[in-house]
Amino acid sequence: MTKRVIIATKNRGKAKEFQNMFAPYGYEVQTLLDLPHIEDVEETGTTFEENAILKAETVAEELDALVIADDSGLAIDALDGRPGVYSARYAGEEKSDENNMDKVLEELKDVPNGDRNARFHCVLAIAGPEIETHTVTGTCEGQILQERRGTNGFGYDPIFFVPSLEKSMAEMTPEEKSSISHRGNALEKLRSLITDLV
Ligand SMILES: O=P(O)(O)OP(=O)(O)OP(=O)(O)OC[C@H]1O[C@@H](n2cnc3c(O)ncnc32)[C@H](O)[C@@H]1O
Ligand SMILES: [Mg+2]
Repeated sequence: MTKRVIIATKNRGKAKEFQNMFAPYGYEVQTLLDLPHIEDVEETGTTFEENAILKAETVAEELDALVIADDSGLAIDALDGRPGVYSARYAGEEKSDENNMDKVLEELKDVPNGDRNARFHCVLAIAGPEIETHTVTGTCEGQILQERRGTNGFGYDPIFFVPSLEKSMAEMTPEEKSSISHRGNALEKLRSLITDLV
């Protein structure tokens, strides 16, 4: 029997990563892209944790099922932690990855290489009818490049350089990315939690 896990996301890039990360464990991943009758949850929280809980609990209640949600984003030191929780909409409501990257590159155009440190954050929340809501977090340290590199991944991946692999996230295979990413990191922690919970 195939095991199934529901992820409360409408982001295609995230959905693909979760599919890849759960496949080796025999899980089929369902997302809100497969459940179009579920409306987008408004992200009214001011932290990744609040928003992850909000998305997981709202959808878990609607579906009466165990649900995982991901709230994530990029924090850039030279921009005092921006775009942070507003990463998806940094350049406007249309959530354009290209416009978001252009905005960051423009804001950092006079910032030298040594001062371009940044990190991705990911909070995963798990909620469901028979459990107390739990969260786990993951981060990934890197630097913002001067220009895009690579075409894999999504979001800010082309401008995020990871020193340990000497690649931008968009130059990594899905396996490489999840071995070092904020999301891969957080999911590792969630995996041991799930064994205890269900
Ligand atoms: O809320 P859902 O439906 O999951 O989709 P979303 O895209 O709105 O997701 P978030 O609210 O968590 O915003 C996260 C944004 O941060 C960026 N981001 C998160 N993880 C990333 C990653 O692994 N690589 C590149 N950018 C990432 C990207 O711009 C995302 O749109
Ligand atoms: Mg969102």
